[in-house]
Amino acid sequence: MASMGRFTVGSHVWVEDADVAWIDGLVEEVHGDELIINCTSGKKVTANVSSVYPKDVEVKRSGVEDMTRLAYLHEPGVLRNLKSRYGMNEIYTYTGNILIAVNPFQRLPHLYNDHMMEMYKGAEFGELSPHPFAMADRAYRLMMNYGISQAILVSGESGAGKTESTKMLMQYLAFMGGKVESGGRSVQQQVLESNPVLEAFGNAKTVRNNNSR
Ligand SMILES: Nc1ncnc2c1ncn2[C@@H]1O[C@H](COP(=O)(O)OP(=O)(O)OP(=O)(O)O)[C@@H](O)[C@H]1O
Repeated sequence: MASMGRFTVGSHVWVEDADVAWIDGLVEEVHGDELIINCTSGKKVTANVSSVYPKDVEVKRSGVEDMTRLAYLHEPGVLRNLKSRYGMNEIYTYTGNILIAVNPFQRLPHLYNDHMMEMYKGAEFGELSPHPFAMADRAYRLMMNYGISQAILVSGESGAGKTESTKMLMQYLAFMGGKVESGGRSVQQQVLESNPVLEAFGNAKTVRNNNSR
């Protein structure tokens, strides 16, 4: 929560906006807990300090791969970072050991091919770009090295990309563990083929996804 006295004339800030969620600007006047902000969009707004957050002006235009490195881990800071990365087709971003995926709404096959799986295999977590394969690799290694069951929680609203992300995780796990042939088909093939069957058990159409479950 923003507090009084945190902003002075000339502070770089984010202010809540009904149309675009957050806009940035400079504090022009301070009147108690009311601020007059000159926004970069040209708009001038009066806002209460409770809806204003400090803006980090040092952050790179391309954003950061791990948001724990942001000076401010508040909503406008996080959204700005995800938006900058999304603009460069970087749909994955870490916050520590959590992976955030932003739905690209387009096929990005180069991200999920065998070459990519080979690259993530055994790579140090955080060494390569954020990716579901890195999450799966970590879980797989922890399971193998310490013999402890692992769980990966995939959450998000309808249409966010949970099913797609789960498929990537399964694809990688099958790649790592599915070398043994059984009945002519590899374990990898069988695991991946089970997905449509699982989908068929609870498929419904939602406002945001016509293939929801
Ligand atoms: N990584 C991705 N690459 C390409 N397309 C994607 C990706 N993630 C999501 N999509 C697209 O978004 C659509 C919805 O994603 P998905 O079915 O995974 O959502 P969900 O979170 O499982 O939704 P629900 O909770 O409604 O089942 C997909 O059918 C696909 O077109």
